[in-house]
Amino acid sequence: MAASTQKATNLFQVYLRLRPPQGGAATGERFLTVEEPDDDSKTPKHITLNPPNDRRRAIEKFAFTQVFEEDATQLDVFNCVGVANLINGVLAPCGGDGTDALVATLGVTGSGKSHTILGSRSQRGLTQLALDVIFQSLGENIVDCDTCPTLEQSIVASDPSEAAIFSAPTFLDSVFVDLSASHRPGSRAQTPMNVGYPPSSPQPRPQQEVQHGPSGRIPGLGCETVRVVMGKDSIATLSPLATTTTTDKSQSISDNRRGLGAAFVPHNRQTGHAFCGPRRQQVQRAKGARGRMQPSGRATASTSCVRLKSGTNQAAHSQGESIGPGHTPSRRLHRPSTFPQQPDVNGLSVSCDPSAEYAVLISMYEVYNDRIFDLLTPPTKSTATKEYRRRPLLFKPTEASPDRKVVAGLRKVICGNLHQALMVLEAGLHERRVAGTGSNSVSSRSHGFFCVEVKKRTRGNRKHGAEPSWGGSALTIVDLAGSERARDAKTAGTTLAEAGKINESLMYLGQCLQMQSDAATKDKPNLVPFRQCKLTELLFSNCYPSPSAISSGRYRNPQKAVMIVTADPHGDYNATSQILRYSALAREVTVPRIPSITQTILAAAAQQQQQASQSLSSPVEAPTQARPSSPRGRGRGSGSGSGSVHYPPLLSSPDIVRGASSPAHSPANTAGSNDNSMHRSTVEAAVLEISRLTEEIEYLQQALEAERTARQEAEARLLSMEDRMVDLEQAVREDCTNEFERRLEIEMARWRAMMQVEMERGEEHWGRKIELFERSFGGGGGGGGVLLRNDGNHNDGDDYYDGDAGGEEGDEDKENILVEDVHQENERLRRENEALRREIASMSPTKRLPLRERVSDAGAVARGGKPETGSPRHARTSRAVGGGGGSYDEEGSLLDRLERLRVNDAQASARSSAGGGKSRKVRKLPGKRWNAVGDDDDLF
Ligand SMILES: Nc1ncnc2c1ncn2[C@@H]1O[C@H](COP(=O)(O)OP(=O)(O)OP(=O)(O)O)[C@@H](O)[C@H]1O
Repeated sequence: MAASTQKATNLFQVYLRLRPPQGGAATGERFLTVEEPDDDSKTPKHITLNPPNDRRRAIEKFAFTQVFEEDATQLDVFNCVGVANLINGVLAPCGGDGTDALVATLGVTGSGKSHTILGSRSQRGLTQLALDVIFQSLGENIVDCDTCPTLEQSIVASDPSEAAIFSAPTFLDSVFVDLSASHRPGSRAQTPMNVGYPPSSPQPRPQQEVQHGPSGRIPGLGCETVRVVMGKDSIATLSPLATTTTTDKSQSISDNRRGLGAAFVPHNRQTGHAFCGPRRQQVQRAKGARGRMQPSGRATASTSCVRLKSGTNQAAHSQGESIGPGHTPSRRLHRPSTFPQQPDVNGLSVSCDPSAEYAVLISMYEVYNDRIFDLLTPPTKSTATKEYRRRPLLFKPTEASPDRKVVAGLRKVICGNLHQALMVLEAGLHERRVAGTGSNSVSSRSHGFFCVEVKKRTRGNRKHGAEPSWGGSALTIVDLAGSERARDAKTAGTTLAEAGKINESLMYLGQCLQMQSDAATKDKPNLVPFRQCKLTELLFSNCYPSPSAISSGRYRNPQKAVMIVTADPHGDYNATSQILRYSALAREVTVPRIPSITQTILAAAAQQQQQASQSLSSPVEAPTQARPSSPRGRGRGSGSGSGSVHYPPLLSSPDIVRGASSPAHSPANTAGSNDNSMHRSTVEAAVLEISRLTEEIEYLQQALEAERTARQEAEARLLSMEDRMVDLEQAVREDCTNEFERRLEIEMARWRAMMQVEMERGEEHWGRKIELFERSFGGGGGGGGVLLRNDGNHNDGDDYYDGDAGGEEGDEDKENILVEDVHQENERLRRENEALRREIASMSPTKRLPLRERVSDAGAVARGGKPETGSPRHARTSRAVGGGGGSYDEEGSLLDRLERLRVNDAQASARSSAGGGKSRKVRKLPGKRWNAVGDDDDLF
């Protein structure tokens, strides 16, 4: 089991770091021992895992590249892991684009991953140390936006990841509120508390002490205010004094916040750690929104945002990218003014390419519920749900990077010095998801990626004035979320669903790591199934050259990767052993063989019989028994690992039997003592059977427990799927609503246009009608005037035109005039009729023709036709024609006119009755005049 021989073949070098007990006093039993180094290197590489209180479990031995014991410092880890070597590969001092590097931590929740990567109040983590070394090493070769105005533009042009690129001052000004802005010149934030800058990096301008204004800052206390999110939306600003009544619980929550600044530092009672950088928190256990601040010994100006979320908001927040209405409406954070300075890496620098100039770009993202979210891009407010949401990003090959997958659409910040880089890290950490669980009060709920891209181009190689393009490599530092058991972490709801996703992705990661160690030991092809989830894709994709890169000849060095496994030797044995099993470079299992109790009893009985028979035949002591075998033990042992398996000597059970039975057999024993011996052995067998059954029960209980955990994990996965479905449904609904609104808008516009056209048509139609009407009545009136009748008020007695009169009134007057005309005509005709009647009456009634016939005959004669001959009608007509033809003709025309008038009159009365609904002023014909003609009068 040599870890060193596998170094060359592994995709990841795997280190183990043991966490010291919290508060110096261990709570549980220690189950992990570090083996003494067996070679000259003097660095331990092996550990042994002893199952606590369980003799049935295998003793396992694991090999790592190196083991860091509890007393190892951050600097020890930094140096021994070889981060400087990785940086060397990234900077590529000998030319070329360099080699990508990746450092990740893996472990059970609360085992110290974030501590290793991000550090604590007093100690910097690997990220800060790596940044420090990078900026020191680049020295004068670094260019930033101040020294090179075209830098941003040239980087945008050569960046293959469709990124949004910002200069650090622009980005930081958009994220941080600088309370002392009035005191500083220009836009660049410089704070006095940043000490210990490397000589090469620009020193911040000293800044005056911030005045304590109404914002709640108290002189001497060293902190501003704490923004506390209570319930859903409320953001309360607490003064430091108001917070001193906080309970221990909320204290421990705020204490355990980790970060980079150290000015305002709620400090951890147990570890002395403090978290100065604001980090988004979901602390489901926190009922009240309280926080306590303690004055820091060294700091004067810094702030922090403590967000204590209620369960409701947490649930909303944790739906993938949805951030709840009260969440991060504004990203204006307070600038931390100081960062931890220890351990000091001054003087530790690696060489860089002197013929090249470098630019450093920082980006940060997290993998949450198997989706990638940018940590430097603020969430945007959804128009439909009014919630702040973040857009998931894709990990894909882009047009400019067909040979290599990149996270597309990230926000990247060009940093010119260490301070800017730390501030960007601070801003990104604020967005990272954390929550309080039963295992860790500040547990990471996502896998955090911190990416330092070192862009590189040759100096002075400007062909025809064109700038040379940027190449380079990246150092990615990953803080993985920890695996956790729902029972220990006491998670529920969304946090449980998150845990399900975390465990699932870690399971895939475990499979990948297992494959690499299998491949190293068994000469199998190194096929790592890394496409199963986003996490493994991000971690492993760059370990291999892509097929398109090989075919195009654009070969990049595969990345160098380091995995630091963290473990608490006093923590959860099951969870720790599981992680060690798949992450270790090699493993050796020693299976303790427990004989089956039944076999033991049978063997004991057989032995007793043998001894009894031997005692009868020979006084010689019985030989030692054969080693029993256990199918269950064998099955468990052989199935548990890939390392060599050792079978230790038998454990105590047979010895008990042997010890109990051995002194009983001597030739001198009597038959009674034989009986006693048999009786005793039966009792012993019974005792052993009981113990076997007890063990069986224990075993079943454990199996049940395992099943229960598996069920909880499955439920958690289900919940997370449900969350995802809700998300998807929400998105689909949103899309549908938008589409519906869009279409509705179009339909409304069309309808309005049609309506307009119809109205115009209607107006035109009526206009034409009115015109016709006016023309028909207005005659010589001109100008649309209405002919009005002299109503007696006009002395001249003439008709007159009123050019302004119009509308209904005018129409009614016209009608009245018509009716009056008709009436007068009627009168006149009546008179003539009377005269005719009298004339007819003077004639013989027998010769009288009906009036109509006479008229028609007369009409026919007038038209040159012949009236019917032989008929009395004809005779009368002839007589009339012969007698007084002129008057007959006249009478016919009069009757014709009378007929027409009758029809017109009927039409007029029909019109007037049709318009009866409208209150028209219609002058009625005087009834008397019509009544004057009797009904029975034979007019026609
Ligand atoms: N080497 C160490 N020295 C001192 N304290 C440590 C060390 N490792 C971890 N701790 C402390 O243990 C606690 C938990 O550590 P940390 O938050 O880093 O765990 P984690 O593995 O990141 O958990 P999670 O996966 O839930 O995020 C913290 O208070 C941290 O300060």
